[in-house]
Amino acid sequence: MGNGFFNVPVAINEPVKGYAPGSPEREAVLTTYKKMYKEQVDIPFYIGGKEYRTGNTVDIHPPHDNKHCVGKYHIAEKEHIELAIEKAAEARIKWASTSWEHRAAIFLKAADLLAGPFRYRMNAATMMAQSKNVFQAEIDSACELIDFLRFNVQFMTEIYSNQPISSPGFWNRMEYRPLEGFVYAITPFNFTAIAGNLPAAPAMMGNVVVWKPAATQVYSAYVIMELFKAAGLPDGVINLVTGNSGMITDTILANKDFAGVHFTGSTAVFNSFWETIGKNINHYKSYPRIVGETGGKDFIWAHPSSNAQEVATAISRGAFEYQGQKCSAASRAYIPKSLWGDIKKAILNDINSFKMGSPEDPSNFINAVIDKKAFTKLSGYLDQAKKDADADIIIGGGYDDSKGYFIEPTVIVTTNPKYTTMCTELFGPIITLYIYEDKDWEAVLELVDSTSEYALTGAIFSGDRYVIELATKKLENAAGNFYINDKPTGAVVGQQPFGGARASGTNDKAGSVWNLLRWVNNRTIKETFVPPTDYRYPFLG
Ligand SMILES: NC(=O)c1ccc[n+]([C@@H]2O[C@H](COP(=O)([O-])OP(=O)(O)OC[C@H]3O[C@@H](n4cnc5c(N)ncnc54)[C@H](O)[C@@H]3O)[C@@H](O)[C@H]2O)c1
Ligand SMILES: N[C@@H](CCC=O)C(=O)O
Repeated sequence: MGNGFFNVPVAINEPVKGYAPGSPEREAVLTTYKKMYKEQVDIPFYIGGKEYRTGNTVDIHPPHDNKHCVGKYHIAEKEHIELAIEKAAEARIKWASTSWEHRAAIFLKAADLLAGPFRYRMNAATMMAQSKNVFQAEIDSACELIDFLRFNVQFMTEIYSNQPISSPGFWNRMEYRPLEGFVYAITPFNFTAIAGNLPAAPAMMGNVVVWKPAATQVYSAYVIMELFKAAGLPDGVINLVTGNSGMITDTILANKDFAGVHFTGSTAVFNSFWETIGKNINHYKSYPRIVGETGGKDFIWAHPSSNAQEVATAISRGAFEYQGQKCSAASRAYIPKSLWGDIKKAILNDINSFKMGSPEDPSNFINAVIDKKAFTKLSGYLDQAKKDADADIIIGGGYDDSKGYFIEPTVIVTTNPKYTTMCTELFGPIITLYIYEDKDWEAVLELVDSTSEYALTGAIFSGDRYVIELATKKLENAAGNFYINDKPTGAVVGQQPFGGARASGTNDKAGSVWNLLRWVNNRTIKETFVPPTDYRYPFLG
């Protein structure tokens, strides 16, 4: 550290821009989007700060216009992954001993660049290649990523300033060393902010990183890499590799210097990582940190005392924003019979007013699902629900991939609380409702708790404080992010630290001190000022 105990700028959440018709931000983002739509970007991967292009490429298609191509990215070979690990190790020599305030300054600069000159490019990339409407892109790829960067810098200093006490004659110090090796960051398609945070958080704490983004998020990953470079991140601290996930992961997890994985994605993939790490355990220099935020089957439970319109709005936003492709999206709901008429009317009203199409038209609330695989999976569940006697599709159910991967926002009502779409994570714009007899509300809480293997987010609605307290206790382990009278999505960094337990992950809460603590390996230092010179206890004379 330099000569001073420095305070960092106090983190505040980045204000969300409105993108109202005629506003300068709307004009700016749409102009950028249209320009990028016509370009053919040639995205390299980055090792040791150098751009690599193998010529073995994958075309990038907007999900809402799947025959249109906006560029390509290059597939890395095994030798590139080995090189990335080598370059990370080289970069570690200087980076791990760089003073924290200089590491912090880089990420604070990245936050300011994203709040300013990178904002519209990042949002447009996310709108175009991940099919997010402008509001969803703004809260994710601009605001949440900025918040991750600024708040994590603040949390970093809170960690560093946490020091042990010292008795007279000694000075005890706690040093928060980076891990001895490199961190593997592996990121999902659905949040640009998560893609940026997973490599940035360990890097901020002095670690070096090999980062593999999801194939369907490579476009905005490329903009993130450009952002970090513009902020002055030294070469080799974060190495971005693209290509075959199995090969990349196997190569990385087999390396003796692998020191930790920072994962967000599906439960099955995370479990496979854990198994491989277990099998390789004798091979590593240290015990790797395993941090993974995974799937969800998030719920809304409404008590007869709740407000029907509030519940309906939570369903309309919580289940359908970003086509239900949020790990936090409401995908099962439990509704009391007495409120069902009013709730149904309000949801049908909302969904009938949704417009679906390209994000280029900001009035489209619903855009496309991410790719053919998701489209096929979701349309399969819809076809099945049309046949099943215990499921009734009350709105939606249609799909069409002639232009883009469009799935209609769908509400299934089931008479079977364990119906497949009440239990399985679908990750699309489909919610299943179970209508219960009002008198059974307490028993239904047991159902909520036991129906799914996940425990990510959940929301309860009630106007009765005793009921709220009881439900909060009964559902103690059912959600890592628990909402009272609100939708279960839209956690804000610094306000609702995010992560779930059970099959939803290690619950290390992205964008918090608890997460950053996983990327340091503490050393306790005791310094004695006047060391003893005689071994005898005082009473031994
Ligand atoms: N809990 C959270 O905070 C959170 C946040 C966002 C997304 N998610 C979850 O992520 C999932 C959706 O994202 P996704 O579709 O990108 O997830 P995914 O599991 O398919 O992919 C995540 C990452 O793992 C890689 N991957 C996929 N298969 C692999 C394999 N066999 N070996 C090695 N790597 C592999 C992908 O390329 C990607 O980089 C959902 O389950 C969602 O709930 C969770
Ligand atoms: N943190 C986000 C979800 C991230 C997962 O996809 C939310 O709270 O809605």
